Amino acid sequence: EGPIDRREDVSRVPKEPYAILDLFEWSDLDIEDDSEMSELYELLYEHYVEDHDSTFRFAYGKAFFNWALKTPGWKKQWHLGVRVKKTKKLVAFISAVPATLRVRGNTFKAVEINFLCVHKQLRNKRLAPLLIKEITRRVHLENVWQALYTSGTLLPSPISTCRYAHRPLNWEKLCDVGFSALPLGKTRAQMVAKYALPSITKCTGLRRMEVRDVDAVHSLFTRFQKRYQLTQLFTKEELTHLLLGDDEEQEKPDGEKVIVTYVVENTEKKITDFFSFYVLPFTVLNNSVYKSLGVGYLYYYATETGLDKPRYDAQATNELKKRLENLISDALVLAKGIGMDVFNAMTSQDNVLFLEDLKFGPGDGFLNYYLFNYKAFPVGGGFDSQTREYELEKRSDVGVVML
Ligand SMILES: Cc1c(C(=O)c2nccn2C)oc2cccc(OCCCNCc3cccnc3)c12
Repeated sequence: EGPIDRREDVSRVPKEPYAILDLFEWSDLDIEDDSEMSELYELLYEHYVEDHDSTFRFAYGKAFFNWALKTPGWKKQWHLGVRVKKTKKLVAFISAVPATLRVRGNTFKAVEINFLCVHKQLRNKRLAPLLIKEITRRVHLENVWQALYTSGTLLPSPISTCRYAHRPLNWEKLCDVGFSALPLGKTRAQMVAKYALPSITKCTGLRRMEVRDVDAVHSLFTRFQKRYQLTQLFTKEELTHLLLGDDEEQEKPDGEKVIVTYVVENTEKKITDFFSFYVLPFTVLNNSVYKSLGVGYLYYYATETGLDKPRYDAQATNELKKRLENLISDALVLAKGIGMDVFNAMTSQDNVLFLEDLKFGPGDGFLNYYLFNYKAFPVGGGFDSQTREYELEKRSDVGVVML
């Protein structure tokens, strides 16, 4: 396992941007400028990924981009746009943010590539491959030679594939927008009752994470992450940004946040667990009643439970399963409390331990993880790709959660 092309020589990297169709020009987006952030928001709002039958489109907001694209060490030249020369209209985008990755025993500097988007009317003009080539050149110039990216579509050789799972919070709205269907022989009332949740959380000592918790959460999370084979390593500064957001985000009430993180503080004032979820709505396309869908995505979590035993020890697994059910059940309560209609999770991490008992339904989407310029044996994604059943024993070895 390891890098494929080991030449890694910055002096050999072309100093000039690659040639682009004469109609267009490269443009480094300045997302600290509100008007340029609005251009990015509008481009993706109209032209980013939809589900396969174009019922929903991701609706990343400006606060989300501030969170996802301004992680510590971010670079303006890695927020790469394409404009129409004549009109300066933004018609394409791709981003890279720095990340330290670990694949089994190897740790290396990399970037995470995300938000590749080409205007609908400019598809099939080979702009996407050119964006990838140019962002790769800009990343190479900073002496970084590996990248991690995900895609719903199948490309050559994913290192792992995880399956989507959804936990309805507002089943009637999901049914009315065409996401959930009424099963034969069931009534709407029965489905609403099936997904009913308590209005308050149940974990003793549960509270919002604060900056003062960073050292304890960082230590717990770093130890917890060792169980996975594909993880991102975080500095305290990176973890603060990813779990709490910037100062402005930290001031917001839960209902206006992009990232929501809670800790469990026990009676000895020790942090024994944490969980987090990010908020990323969908635009509902062509529906006269609903314009958007509130979606929460399970993000990172960790717990002391079972940490002192081998991962596959039967008793440790059972204790972990029970603990995660209680923690994530509280995440569902909190997500519903801030107006989410559905709570999404992958089969990554140890999620298959609670997906069924917490009434997550299997999704029809899959997320493939790819490493650029790094050869690695496959990493288990938490489900069997033949039977599509969850791997309840093995669970997943994927610790990275992509936005
Ligand atoms: C997307 C997504 C959806 C949906 O499409 C969805 N939920 C409710 C209604 N719909 C249509 O459901 C998920 C469950 C787990 C993780 C997920 O996503 C994981 C992170 C995805 N971000 C990476 C990405 C971005 C664009 C395309 N593919 C992947 C998703």
